Amino acid sequence: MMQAVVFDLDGTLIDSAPDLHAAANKVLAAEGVPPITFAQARSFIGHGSADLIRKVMLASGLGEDPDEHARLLEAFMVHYNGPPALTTPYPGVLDALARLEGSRVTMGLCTNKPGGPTEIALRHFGLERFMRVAAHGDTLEARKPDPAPLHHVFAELGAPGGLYVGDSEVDAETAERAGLPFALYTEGYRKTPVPELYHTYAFDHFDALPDIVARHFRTVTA
Ligand SMILES: O=C(O)COP(=O)(O)O
Ligand SMILES: [Mg+2]
Repeated sequence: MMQAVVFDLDGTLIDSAPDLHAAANKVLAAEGVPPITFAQARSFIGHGSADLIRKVMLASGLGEDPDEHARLLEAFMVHYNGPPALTTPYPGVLDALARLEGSRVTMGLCTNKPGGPTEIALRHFGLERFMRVAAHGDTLEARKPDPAPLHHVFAELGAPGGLYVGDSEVDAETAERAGLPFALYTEGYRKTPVPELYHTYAFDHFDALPDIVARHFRTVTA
């Protein structure tokens, strides 16, 4: 049986909040608007860049006008498009993925982040080579927490299902709606206490993930 594991990106494999925060504040600075705090930016991550800019506008008293939103989103994408300067992979991520690959686990990515910065980040951090399939925020019309993108990635991997790994309320809801087991990385951007989030497994360091995956697939094939 194929062992397929699909990962979320922001808050799960990479800590991208510092770059998202910086890019959002560049947009605001160009408008002559005071910066938002890091905690605000971090709390706005999860539903993709268009939603992040919508929340930045609301928090900064810039309203909800769709044309203004389109203009500021375009400006944001210009700033959030270079090599990630402040982003880092979470501790142990690369080792864990290498160990999973060594145990013949097939891996994919399912993020709400737009395609351009997703590809840049995957390449920059050497994550690309592990991901057989990578769906981003614009791959389908639907985005997480709609389960469609997650089903799409497992289907493209040729797996009937598998384990989804993510960090946030959005990921937990996606997995639950998809009817799939979920490993929650507790050190990402979630705001809800762990016991209140749907999850099958929870872990706070990637060193623990290969054993969780091995145990999971032993259980489902037993
Ligand atoms: O960019 C976002 O808002 C969320 O991205 P993620 O789906 O990889 O967490
Ligand atoms: Mg995430």
